Amino acid sequence: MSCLSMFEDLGFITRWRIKSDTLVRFLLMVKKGYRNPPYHNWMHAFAVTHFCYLLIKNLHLHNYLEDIELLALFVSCLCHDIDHRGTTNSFQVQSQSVLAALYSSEGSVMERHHLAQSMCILNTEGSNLFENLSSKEYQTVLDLMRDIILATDLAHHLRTVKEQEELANSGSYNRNNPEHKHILLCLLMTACDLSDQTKNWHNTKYIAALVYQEFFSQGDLEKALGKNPLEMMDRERACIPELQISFLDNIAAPVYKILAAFFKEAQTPMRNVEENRKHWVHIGQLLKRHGNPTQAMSVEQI
Ligand SMILES: Cc1nc2ccc(C(=O)N[C@]34C[C@H]5C[C@H](C[C@H](C5)C3)C4)cc2n2c(-c3ccccc3Cl)nnc12
Ligand SMILES: [Mg+2]
Ligand SMILES: [Zn+2]
Repeated sequence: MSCLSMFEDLGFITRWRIKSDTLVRFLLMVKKGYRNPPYHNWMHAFAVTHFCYLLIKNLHLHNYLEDIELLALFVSCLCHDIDHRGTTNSFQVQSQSVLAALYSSEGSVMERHHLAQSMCILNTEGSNLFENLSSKEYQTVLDLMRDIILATDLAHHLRTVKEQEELANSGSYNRNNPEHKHILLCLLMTACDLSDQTKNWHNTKYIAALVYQEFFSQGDLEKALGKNPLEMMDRERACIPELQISFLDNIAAPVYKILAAFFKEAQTPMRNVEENRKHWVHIGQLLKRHGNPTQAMSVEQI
């Protein structure tokens, strides 16, 4: 229901002549397309989509992007992690999964699968959200969804964050420049994907517990496969406060700093990430004082 009202409130239903039964079927198919790992489930997809709705409303994105680009961004948020198994791209390759067999030559294995699943839903009679778009619009929105969903691979993000920063600091964003719009869309998608870090500490702490439940389960699987997991996947070695401080410093905080450089209305999310970092520093100190510094903190203890 909340997704329906967001589509309605954003004016997408009239603008793109979306039939309500098609929209309902599409939303139900997307929701059903998510599995139930601790973090990468429908709740994550909804939270990401809702943040996108807030960005569109509060950053007045229609002044920066075309209508069809906003539609593609919003629908990509809904679909961007569909059929996630709670394991990473490198785990697909390590475990020689079917998805790795399909996509490992191109990289971004999981993201290509999320895209493929989304295309299947759109190609299914009765749930094709874009059925009333012109063929040119149809091709454009699918091309945009491809770029946007593939941009959710953090390894891809880390390769493009420099140009996002340069564009933001140049102050010369030009909405008629396709490259500028592509760079902005990728930044916005990552900002939505990481948006749990921009909310209150209670939420941030809870989300970290879910993410590390996924990571540690993967680490257990990797050990069972005789592989050595990354420290952040290893429940024996991981120190969550330390790992989260470096995730915020190296990945999350820069995203919202750049977003705030583009949009003056985006100060709050950036400040909240800084606030959450302080909480992790405090937790880290408590852990040092009351437990041995290398003692892995159980997710329940967070
Ligand atoms: C709270 C929180 N912590 C997170 C800590 C770490 C990582 C993470 O993927 N790190 C990297 C670190 C280097 C360079 C690249 C590729 C790999 C090697 C793995 C990234 C993600 C985290 N993350 C996400 C998230 C966002 C998008 C996709 C998947 C996930 Cl899990 N959403 N929330 C969180
Ligand atoms: Mg993803
Ligand atoms: Zn995601």
